[in-house]
Amino acid sequence: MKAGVIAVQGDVSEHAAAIRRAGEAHGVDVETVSIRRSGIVPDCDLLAIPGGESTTISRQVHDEGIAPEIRAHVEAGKPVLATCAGLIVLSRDAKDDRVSTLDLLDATIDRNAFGRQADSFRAPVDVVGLEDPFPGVFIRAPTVDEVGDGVETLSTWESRPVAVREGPILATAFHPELTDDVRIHRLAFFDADLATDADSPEDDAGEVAAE
Ligand SMILES: NC(=O)CC[C@H](N)C(=O)O
Repeated sequence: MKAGVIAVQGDVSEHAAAIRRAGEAHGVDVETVSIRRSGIVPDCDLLAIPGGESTTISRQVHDEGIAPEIRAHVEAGKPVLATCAGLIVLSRDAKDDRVSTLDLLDATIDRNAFGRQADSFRAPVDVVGLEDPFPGVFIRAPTVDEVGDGVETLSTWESRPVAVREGPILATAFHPELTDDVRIHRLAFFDADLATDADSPEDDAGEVAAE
């Protein structure tokens, strides 16, 4: 299986490592590839769009001709995990002219919603589909403002959606790739039902891989 990580900017290697570990947990051998130009996404089964700066990422995916390929990937029903800036880039509207969003996720976004007083913080968040809270790492994080009917909210923080799912897209305002916990990558890419899984992520990954 081939997984592409949009590598314009941001925490690319962390996503690649998390995807490989998530694959291992499901007995799937995943090859990861960094994407900086067009022509690679069509060969990918899975796609991650990392955090970083959504202005830069959105500009580059358009300039490099990657944007229509991401659209085709989603329209083909292939999984995408988008984190933080990735969430902003996929949204319908980031309410900021500097971000040319792809309008693949029926949601509007508040960029930097948590404001300067709390640019970054960690907090455990409950996520639909996970038994135990997920260690949320929020870095100048956005929140989801309005969502369309087809969007499921998987997690909220202070009453605001911070993880959503629509079709093949799972998008988070926080950064699962910056933790050792690969449950979000497993949910996004391997359609795992981890809701009844009470083990710690590490133990859990080891056990499943050993089966
Ligand atoms: N950690 C992040 O990805 C921050 C995203 C940033 N707030 C933006 O608008 O692009």
